[in-house]
Amino acid sequence: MAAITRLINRTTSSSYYSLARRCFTHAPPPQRVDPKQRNVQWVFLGCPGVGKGTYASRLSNLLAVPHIATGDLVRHELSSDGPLSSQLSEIVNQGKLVSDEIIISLLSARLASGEAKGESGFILDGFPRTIKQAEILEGVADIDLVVNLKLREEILLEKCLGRRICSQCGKNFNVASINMKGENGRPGTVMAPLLPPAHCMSKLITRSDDTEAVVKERLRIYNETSQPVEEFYRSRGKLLEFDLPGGIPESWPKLLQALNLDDYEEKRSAAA
Ligand SMILES: Nc1ncnc2c1ncn2[C@@H]1O[C@H](COP(=O)(O)OP(=O)(O)O)[C@@H](O)[C@H]1O
Repeated sequence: MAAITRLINRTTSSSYYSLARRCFTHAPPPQRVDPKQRNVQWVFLGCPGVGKGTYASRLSNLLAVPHIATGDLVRHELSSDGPLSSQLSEIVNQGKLVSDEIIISLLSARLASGEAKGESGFILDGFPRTIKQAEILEGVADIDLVVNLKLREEILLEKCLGRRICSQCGKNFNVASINMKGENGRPGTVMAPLLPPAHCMSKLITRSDDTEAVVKERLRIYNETSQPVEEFYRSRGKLLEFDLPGGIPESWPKLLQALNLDDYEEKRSAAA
């Protein structure tokens, strides 16, 4: 982790690309920690609305590693009234990507504060989203696995429009009730809404970038800019493709199986 934070920090100056290039060509390679001696270093990829946050957060609880979502870092910065706030709000509300420089600076600060608290390993959600981000990450960390979550595009839009957050407890819910018929040999998909408890009901808010026009733009940008990142990891043999079969009750056990974690909790409690 120390090497990651140090190197990512070195890439955040104004001449960031030339520095990044120098890091990777002339500097000694960062010290790599034997994967057996550290926690997992995983990445979650997938279109807006696919459920990266939901599954990355569940796995982070199971594996006791931090779930680091760059979208959350951006929203935190947005709400902080800091110097970047107004610049970021314009970009995010148009569904565009924040610059690699800003996103790496936010991620770097998050990793540094985690490291100071003794965190090791991570599940990254929403990063990398460009080939440049993937190359920078590859220069500083050994990613063990990249999980690519997939859902049909019509469902993604409905899921984004149904997303709600409790303004008090911060938990995420979804009021969309999905019932897509199967077609062309593809099975249908049923996803029940994830409704909030009564005490959150009156405090629900919608993300300002979850409007139909902005979600469509985010999907377009994902296909254009972020999908090549899938190929980046596929060609390195690190990509696990996972088609979500339905809502959380159907998908979670299957995801654990695909990750060879289906008996993880039993093994962990047996070893304790
Ligand atoms: N890795 C990244 N690179 C550039 N911009 C990012 C990145 N991660 C998050 N953002 C910005 O934050 C917004 C929200 O991100 P996120 O919560 O991950 O949304 P989504 O639901 O589209 O997956 C993005 O639309 C983008 O503007």
